[in-house]
Amino acid sequence: MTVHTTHETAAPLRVALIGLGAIGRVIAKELLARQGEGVQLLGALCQHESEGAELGLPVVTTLAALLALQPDLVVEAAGHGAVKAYGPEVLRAGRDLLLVSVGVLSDAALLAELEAAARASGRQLLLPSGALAGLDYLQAAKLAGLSRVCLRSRKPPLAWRDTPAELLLDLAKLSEPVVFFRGSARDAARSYPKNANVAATLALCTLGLDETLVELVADPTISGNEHEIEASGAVGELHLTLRNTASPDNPKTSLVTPYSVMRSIMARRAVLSV
Ligand SMILES: NC(=O)C1=CN([C@@H]2O[C@H](COP(=O)(O)OP(=O)(O)OC[C@H]3O[C@@H](n4cnc5c(N)ncnc54)[C@H](OP(=O)(O)O)[C@@H]3O)[C@@H](O)[C@H]2O)C=CC1
Ligand SMILES: O=C([O-])CC(=O)C(=O)O
Repeated sequence: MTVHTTHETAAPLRVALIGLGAIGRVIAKELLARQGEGVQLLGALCQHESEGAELGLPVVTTLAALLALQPDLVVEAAGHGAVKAYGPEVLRAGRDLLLVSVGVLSDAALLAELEAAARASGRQLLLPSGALAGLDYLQAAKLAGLSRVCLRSRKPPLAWRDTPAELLLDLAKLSEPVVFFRGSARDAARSYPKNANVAATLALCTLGLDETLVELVADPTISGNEHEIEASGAVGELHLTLRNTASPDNPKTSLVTPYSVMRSIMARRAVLSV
């Protein structure tokens, strides 16, 4: 629970965004609507300067220009490539970094580089719950000992277009759900960078990228994105099913994702935060 009463005396949190796609655009609109509530959106790093025009948001096209805006927090919502290109430099420059594209942390060398950069500058690498839920319980359960954690992600065929699933299935002709991937969270996140970030988030909160099990399902009977978590350990069991509405702008992405980022951002200035 985060109660969005902010510390009026604290300086507003200065936020900069990377990416103005399905997720970044919602975050930008929400932040712009909440200026004065302890947060201030400074601008966004995009591939084209014209992208922020409709929002009235300053857009820059280089990381140096984004860092020159002096953000406290940089929020990435642009994909694995952007994290590789900019992530370590953001932390080295002494800014906190919130990653939406969590699956890129399946690259062990990049994760080590980001952690080293955060340690050296005394800043934080932050991960939102994204399209998932239950991570608070699971992190508590991990302290007592977890024995098994599985994620099953179901999405409609449309959401698996332009992914390796197309080599395994005829997506246009599916008439029933098909499990086309079974493996580790690391392999899922690496092979499906726009669809299985949740696998990495769950794994990093629980048994790790190699021990957390993942199934990916193409399901022609659903319209949104569904995630089922099953976990067991010393404190009990968790069975959780999420039936997420898809973003109207990107069928791969659950609509809740940018709001989970908003929750994480607002929590940094909240008086009461859980
Ligand atoms: N943690 C989670 O639960 C979830 C994480 N995700 C992750 O979030 C990412 C974004 O999702 P979504 O917004 O739906 O995707 P979109 O494709 O709608 O938007 C991505 C945006 O980032 C831009 N972009 C790409 N590379 C760069 C770059 N180097 N610098 C600046 N901008 C860049 C793209 O521009 P252009 O189109 O011009 O290339 C596009 O506008 C996904 O790739 C996925 O990795 C998604 C869903 C859930
Ligand atoms: O938004 C979702 O449902 C999950 C997703 O795309 C991801 O984790 O990459």
